[in-house]
Amino acid sequence: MSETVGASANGTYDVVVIGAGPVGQNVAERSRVAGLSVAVVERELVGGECSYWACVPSKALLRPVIAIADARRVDGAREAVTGPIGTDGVFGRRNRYVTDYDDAGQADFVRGIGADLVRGEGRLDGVRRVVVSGSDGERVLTARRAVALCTGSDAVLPDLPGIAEAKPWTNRTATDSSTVPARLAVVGGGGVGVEMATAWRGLGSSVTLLARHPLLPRMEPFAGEMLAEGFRKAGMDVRIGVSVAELTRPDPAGPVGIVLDDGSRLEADEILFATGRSPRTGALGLETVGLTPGSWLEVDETCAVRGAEGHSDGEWLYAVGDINHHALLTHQGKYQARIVGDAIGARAASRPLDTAPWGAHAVTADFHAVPQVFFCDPEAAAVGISAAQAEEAGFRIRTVDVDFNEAQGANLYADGYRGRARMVVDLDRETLLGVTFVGPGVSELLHSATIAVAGEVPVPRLWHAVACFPTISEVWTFLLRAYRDAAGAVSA
Ligand SMILES: Cc1cc2nc3c(=O)[nH]c(=O)nc-3n(C[C@H](O)[C@H](O)[C@H](O)COP(=O)(O)OP(=O)(O)OC[C@H]3O[C@@H](n4cnc5c(N)ncnc54)[C@H](O)[C@@H]3O)c2cc1C
Ligand SMILES: NC(=O)c1ccc[n+]([C@@H]2O[C@H](COP(=O)([O-])OP(=O)(O)OC[C@H]3O[C@@H](n4cnc5c(N)ncnc54)[C@H](O)[C@@H]3O)[C@@H](O)[C@H]2O)c1
Repeated sequence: MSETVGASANGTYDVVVIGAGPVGQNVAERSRVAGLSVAVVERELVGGECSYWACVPSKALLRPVIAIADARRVDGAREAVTGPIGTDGVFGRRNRYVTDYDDAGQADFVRGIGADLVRGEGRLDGVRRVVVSGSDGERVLTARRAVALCTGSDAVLPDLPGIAEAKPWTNRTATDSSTVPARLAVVGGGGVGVEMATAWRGLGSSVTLLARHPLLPRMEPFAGEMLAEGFRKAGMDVRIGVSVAELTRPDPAGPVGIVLDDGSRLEADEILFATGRSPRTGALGLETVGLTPGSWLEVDETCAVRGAEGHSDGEWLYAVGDINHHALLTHQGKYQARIVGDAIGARAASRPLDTAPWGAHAVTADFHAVPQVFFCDPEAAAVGISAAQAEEAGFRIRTVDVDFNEAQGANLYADGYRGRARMVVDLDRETLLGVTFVGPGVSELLHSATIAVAGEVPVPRLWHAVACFPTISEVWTFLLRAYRDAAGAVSA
C-alpha cells in the first residue's frame, strides 16, 4: 500500500519526515509554515503509537475508572455508584478515541497542511536521501534541506525463559484489548505499569503488580509510595523488589505460570510487560550516514543528530521525539518538533538561530521543565527535577513538603481528601527547580508549576499569584507558607 498524495515530480522535497506520529506531524507542520515543501513517510497508521496504542487509548480507558473513584469520594454521589463498571461502554469510548484504528482523519490533516503523505517504510540511504519501501516497490526521496527522523519507540521485553510461549501483553495489547482477563499480572512500575494496572483493575481484573524498584522511580519517592497505598486499597496485590525469573504457558489458551526470583510462583490469565522502550532505529539506514543502528540518537540543542555525516555542509539530519531519548512524552516531542521545524526554516532562509538557553531554537525545557502526569488513583504530577536530582546536580536547595488534606478546595473536591506536594527551591536564585503533586485531581494543577519552573518565577512573586478559593490550587499557598516558615526558622 504505497500512497503518495500530490507527489513532487522527481521525489525532491525541502524536508522529508520519517514517521507520522504526533512528533513527525508537528515537524511537517512547522516546516510548511516556514514555506518549505515536505514529504511525510509513514509505514503504519498516521498518528503513531500515541494515537492508537499509548496516550489516547490508555487515557480513554482510565478516565471512567477515575470518574467512578472520584464519585465514591463524595457523600451523596457515592450512593449513586451502585453497579459494576460498564466495560462495553468503556471499550466503545476507547474505540471512538482511536477512531476505530482508522487514520483517515490524521492523514487528511497531513494533506491539509500541504505535505505529501508517502505510505511505506522509510530508511536513510546516505546524506539527504531516503528510500521508501511500499507494497508497489521502492522509491527515492531527496531532501534539499533536512531529514527528520521521528520514528518513536517500541516496547522492550526482557530475555526470560518462556517469554515467547507466554505471549505477553505489551502496551499495544494493554490498550487495544476488549476482553477483561480475570487475573492480570503487570511487570514494571513505570508509567505504563502503574496506569495499565489502574485501568485493568478498574475494569474488573484481579491485578498483581510486580516491580523491581519502588513505583515511579524517577519521581519524588512519596509519589510511588502513595500510589502503592492507593493501589492496595483498590484491591491490587502490589509486590515491590521482585523480578520475574521464568514463565510457562503450555496451553496457549490457558493461564501463564510466573516464577519470581525469590522462588515464589503465581498464575495469571495474562501478563503485561511494561518494562521500558527501545528506539525504532534498527532498520533506519543509520549506518549509511556514519551512525549506529539500534541506538538512541544523540542530538544538539536544535535536535540535529550529533556525528551524522554531511553536517559540515550544514545540519540536515534531525532526531525528534522518543528516538532522541530526552523525554519519552508526546507533549515534549511536539515541543521539540515545533523548534525543529522553525530551526529548519531559519537555516533554509539563512537566518541566524537563537540557540541560547530558552532561545527560540533550543529545546531547553527538555532539561529543566519536563511536565508529566500519571493518571492513576491518586494522580501523580511533577515538573522539573526532584530534590535528589537537584542535590546531585550541586544546587543549594530547600525542599518544602506539605500535606494539603486541609485545603478547603481539596476537601470540597473529595471528602477525606489526601494529597501531598513538594517544592524544590534553588536558594541562590529563589526560583523553583521542581514541583510534585500527588492526590485526586492534581493533573490540571501541573501547568501552574510548569509556568513557575520554566518561567523561573521568583518565590516572592509567586505570593502574588493568588489561588482561587476554594480550589485544589490552594496547595500553592500551603507550599509558600511552609517555605516562608522554614526560611524564618533557619534565620531565627
Ligand atoms: C501506554 C503508553 C501510554 C503513554 N501515555 C502518555 C501520555 O499520557 N502522555 C504522554 O505525553 N506520553 C505518553 N506516552 C508516550 C508517548 O506515547 C510517546 O512519547 C509518543 O508516542 C512519541 O511520539 P513519536 O511521534 O516520537 O513516536 P510514535 O508515536 O511512536 O510515532 C512514530 C511513527 O513512526 C512510524 N515509523 C516508525 N518507523 C518508520 C519507518 N521506518 N518508516 C515510516 N514510518 C515509521 C510509526 O509507524 C509511527 O507511526 C505513553 C506511552 C505508552 C506506551
Ligand atoms: N502518562 C504518561 O505521561 C505516560 C504513561 C505511560 C508511559 N509514559 C512514557 O512511556 C515510556 C515508557 O513507559 P514504561 O513504563 O514502559 O517504561 P519506564 O522506563 O517508565 O518503566 C519501566 C520500568 O520497568 C522496570 N523494569 C525494566 N526491566 C524489568 C524487568 N526485567 N523486570 C521488572 N521490571 C523491569 C524498570 O525498572 C522501570 O521501572 C516512559 O518514558 C513514560 O514516561 C508516559
